[in-house]
Amino acid sequence: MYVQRLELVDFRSYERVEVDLEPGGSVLVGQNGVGKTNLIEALGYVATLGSHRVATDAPLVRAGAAAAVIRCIIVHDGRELLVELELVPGKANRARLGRSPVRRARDVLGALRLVLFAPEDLELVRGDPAERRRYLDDLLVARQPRYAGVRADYDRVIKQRNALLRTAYLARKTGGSRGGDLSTLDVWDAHLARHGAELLAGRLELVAALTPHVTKAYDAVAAGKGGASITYKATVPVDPPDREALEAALAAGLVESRPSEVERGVTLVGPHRDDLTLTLGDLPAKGYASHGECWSYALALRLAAYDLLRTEGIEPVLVLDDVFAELDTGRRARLAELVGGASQLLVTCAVAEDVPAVLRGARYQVAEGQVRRVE
Ligand SMILES: Nc1ncnc2c1ncn2[C@@H]1O[C@H](COP(=O)(O)OP(=O)(O)OP(=O)(O)O)[C@@H](O)[C@H]1O
Repeated sequence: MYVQRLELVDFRSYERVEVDLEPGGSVLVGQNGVGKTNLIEALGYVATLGSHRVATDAPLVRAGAAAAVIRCIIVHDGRELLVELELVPGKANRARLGRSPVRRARDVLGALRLVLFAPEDLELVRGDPAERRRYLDDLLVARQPRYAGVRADYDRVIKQRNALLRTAYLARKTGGSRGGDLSTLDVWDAHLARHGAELLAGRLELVAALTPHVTKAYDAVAAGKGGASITYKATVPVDPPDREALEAALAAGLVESRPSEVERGVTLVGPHRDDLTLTLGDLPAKGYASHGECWSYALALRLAAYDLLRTEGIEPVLVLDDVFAELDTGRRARLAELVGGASQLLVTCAVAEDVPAVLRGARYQVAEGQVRRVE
């Protein structure tokens, strides 16, 4: 799979830009702040319907414009597929796949399989559990796009259940002893257990498949100073990890936590509260690992995702944003060895010579709102 063409209209700093890309290695070179990351952020958006840098769409639309458009042509097994997304902050995205509009933007997920590593990924190791849940869920969708629907269903249930608990909480606060109407909570518990079990089963299966790839990738990135391992940390017992058992465990967990949930006005049980524990040797990476170790761990998580997809027959596009400047010569060479076989590798950098020569296929110069092929 590779991206053959990317067109942006009013996306970030670009009023209009068109870039023709090729399979194999490409380097996007330009000074700081010229818009290199903006280009790959657009590709990441097509793959995940989210930005790796911001949580809302507003900053993605060029200042002063009302909407942004991302259009790209993806080549997969020799066939071209056009994907178009229109981002209007505050409204649902509009999307087209091929020549036809699709009902929901999430129907485009799966069209572009992409693994992106960027400096922001340090947060995968040092940041909140939400960062790691997103990592898992994006990978779940890249492996099996039907999980986009599972995740959307679960998010909807959590939103509605939280709204119900919150309203009751506020009613109790303002109305003395009366607790608000919680008569439909049992129904929402059943929905949560059902959709939550499906998401949880998917994540557990993913973590089991991913773990050896993380250990291997960390060993490779950190030159033998290995010992990286990941474990899924859930709010309910997850053994056995099959859907029926997980649904029962979630249902039991909700019964047990009902008093605290009503007390606090929020849903405390379910995969939206889970985490992925990252360990290095016997210690958790978060709070213990050095800056360099965190960085290697974050890179290893992305490389493991890439490796897993490839072993399962999916050839994702690999994007490395500003990576090589951080590495010494030995590490650059090792990373080049790991990623050299990518069907398409896009690397951004300020200095082209920082990128090992074996990865420098085509070179694009990014400057003054335009992208020009120079080699
Ligand atoms: N919504 C927006 N409207 C207009 N300009 C924007 C918008 N969002 C970001 N920019 C501009 O885009 C530029 C940043 O682009 P980008 O992050 O792609 O830089 P970069 O080339 O990757 O830089 P570096 O090498 O420093 O990482 C900044 O100058 C910023 O002001």
